[in-house]
Amino acid sequence: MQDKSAPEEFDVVIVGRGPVGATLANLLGLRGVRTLVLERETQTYHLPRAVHFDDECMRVFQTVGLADAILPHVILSPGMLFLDANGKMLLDWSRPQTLTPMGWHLSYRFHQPDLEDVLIGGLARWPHVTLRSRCDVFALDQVEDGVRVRYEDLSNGKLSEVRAGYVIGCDGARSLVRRFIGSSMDDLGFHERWLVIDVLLKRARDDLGDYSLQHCDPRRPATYVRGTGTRRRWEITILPDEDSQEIAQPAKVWDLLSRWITPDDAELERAAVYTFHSVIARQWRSGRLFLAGDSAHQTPPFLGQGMCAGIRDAANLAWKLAAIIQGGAAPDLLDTYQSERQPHVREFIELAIRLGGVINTKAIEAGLAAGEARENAPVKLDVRKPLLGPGLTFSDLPLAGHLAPQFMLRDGGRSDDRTGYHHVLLVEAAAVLPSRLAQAGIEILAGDDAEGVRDWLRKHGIIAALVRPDRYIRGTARDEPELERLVAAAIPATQIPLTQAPSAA
Ligand SMILES: O=C(O)CCc1cccc(O)c1
Repeated sequence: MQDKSAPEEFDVVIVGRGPVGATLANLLGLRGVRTLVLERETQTYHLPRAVHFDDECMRVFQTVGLADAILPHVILSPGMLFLDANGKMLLDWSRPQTLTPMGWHLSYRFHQPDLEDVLIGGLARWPHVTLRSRCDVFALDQVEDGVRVRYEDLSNGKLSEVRAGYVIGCDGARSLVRRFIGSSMDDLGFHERWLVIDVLLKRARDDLGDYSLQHCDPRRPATYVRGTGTRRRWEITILPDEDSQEIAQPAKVWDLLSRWITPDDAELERAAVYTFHSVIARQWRSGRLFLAGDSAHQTPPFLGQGMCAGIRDAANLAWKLAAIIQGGAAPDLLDTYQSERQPHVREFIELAIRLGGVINTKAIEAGLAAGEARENAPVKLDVRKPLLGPGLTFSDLPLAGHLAPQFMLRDGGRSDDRTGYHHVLLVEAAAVLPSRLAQAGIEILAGDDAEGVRDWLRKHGIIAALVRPDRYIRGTARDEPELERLVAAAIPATQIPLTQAPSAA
């Protein structure tokens, strides 16, 4: 029986409480947006899935006030080495162990349930965010001024209905929201079965090393990733004539692992067959319905960027939703979500596919435009972050669509903590700015606040930069007229009441 009382109202309903849904809910909570998260499962899925995230993700976690709570659960990744069948290094993808311009390290390894626990725990800080577990969404009807969301509480079979301004499908590869949007998938061509094996060490095996390894043996390509604590992962290609059920049986799994590890050293936590796909939804939005994370795109894992892409989706979408819901921005602002994010994620997926080609064939030159292989010297791989696609950035101005650096303040703090989840104007001296900027609530970060701001502006030959809440540069100014353009663009997008992120409980 359905409850007939007037439906509860939310600005945003998020379907799915994985890392992407939970990050989006934290960002919306930070904005004070009335948000309901509906999740089918009772608890965090306890087994490992994603194992890697980058500096940009950590910056988003910092924005929602959870970086300090996440840090104890991660280790730094020194990088990944690609070896041929004889152990000779073909490709060296080492990561610097210093902080990047994001203010964090380039590469972190983690255990997904640990991260999810922190992100979900963080939701309790936001009075406007509600989480309902064991709630299975089955219908989404777009009505005149919102979406009618119907779901079943799986704990008691009760059917409920709420009204949402917007619905975001963070509901994974088999997304229900995507079905309601009616989007087909753009197929980028990579679909391979791999056996993913997680083990827990019983004794130290320092010889396995801290680098991730890609064993580029065309007979049976395989990946090794050192996880946190005693966790270690292997991902092993399944050959076309092999049966998915049989290959995941413990005896067969140990047989495949035998060149690296045996049951004397470790216990199996899980062995599961995954088909790694490379697809992008053609349509990320229909009216008030949106996709984020795996519902919108899936990548082979070789760059460790699958979850990162979803966190970027959340960071791009949250402030735009808030600007419309609370700031009166025009709803077509949300069209820039797909136009900005889709080319970005496509570039990462295409690079992951090319890396997959290296792992499968050892053919570095064919797979990558990453430099020339020299006799007896590995190619160095340097992965550059793609630019934001077209949308809100001023593409005729320098640095538009790049990530802005985070600065160390003179008082020792980090600039994102000072400026919060706002638009920020970086300038040499705040005194020269029009007063209407302050009235519009745009944060100013000047050379007096952080020495790095002045140096960075001078290095790029600019006098100002407008940075969005998701830390991407909207545009920069080389002179006063360009600064006027930035100011005019910034003001309408920032008239949003803000709440600050409290530290994690
Ligand atoms: O960069 C790393 O250290 C790991 C990235 C990664 C994670 C999982 C599978 C894979 O092929 C690469």
